[in-house]
Amino acid sequence: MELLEEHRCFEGWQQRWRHDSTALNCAMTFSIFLPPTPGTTPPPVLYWLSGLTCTDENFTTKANAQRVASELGIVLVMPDTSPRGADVANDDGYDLGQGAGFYLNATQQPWAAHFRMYDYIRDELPALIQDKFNVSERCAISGHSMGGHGALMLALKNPGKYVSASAFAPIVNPCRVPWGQKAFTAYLGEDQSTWPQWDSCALLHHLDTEHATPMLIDQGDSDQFLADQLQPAVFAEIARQKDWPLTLRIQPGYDHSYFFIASFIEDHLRFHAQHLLK
Ligand SMILES: CC(=O)Oc1ccc2c(C)cc(=O)oc2c1
Repeated sequence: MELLEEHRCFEGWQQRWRHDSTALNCAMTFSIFLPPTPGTTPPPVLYWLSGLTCTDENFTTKANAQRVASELGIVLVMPDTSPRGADVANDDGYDLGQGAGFYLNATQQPWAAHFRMYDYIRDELPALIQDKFNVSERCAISGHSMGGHGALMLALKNPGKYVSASAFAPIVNPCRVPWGQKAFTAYLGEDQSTWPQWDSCALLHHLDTEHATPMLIDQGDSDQFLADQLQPAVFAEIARQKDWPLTLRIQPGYDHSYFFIASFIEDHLRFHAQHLLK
């Protein structure tokens, strides 16, 4: 593992690392914020999954999450959004290939050799973080847009792994919207019977509410992608029918940008802290 950057930040450390990923079969970078640790208790971790076109650096530099993470004593881990490199398959579109991994395991060529973001985020990266940093096993997950899909989907597929999950403007029903249909056709193939296992609405529909993961979603009502790609109300209606612990907040005037994320990230960190610091 190679340290690429390190900065003092709100009495903690902001670092950027490169490592060789077995799951993705390529070198990967991730960013991590390490809060000050005054006591002996290792801090819990919040995984942040970014959206289309992003790297580990967008959230790090634009969301302004470190001040509150420092106050609360939460480690932030920001992975990249896909495998990368000259040997890794790509596409000319911003919504497929490098920068658009959709947090699933691809089964189709030419993607299957590297595009296993689900295994990377669920297993490989947490094992690495546990091994190399002083952190507790308690973790939560959050993300934006494609990363919101990743955060909700990972939490729903792994009950008990994440103590809480949250999302900004998530793609909740990728099987039914253009971004998801394009990506799932490429990564998973034309046979749509394999798609619902990666779709938060489909997953939630079949889950038992008894051991439900608490969830928070924020959605701007001036988001240009709301009607065609996001539709969080579809997810909220399934949650309502099942009495699933979801809060969906519609934020007037906010769009899809990091200005929206920066405006509400403090609420998300405090929401996760309620569950992480129990
Ligand atoms: C830095 C930034 O603005 O990130 C950003 C912009 C647009 C999008 C879109 C359209 C989709 C998505 O999944 O993420 C995303 C992230």
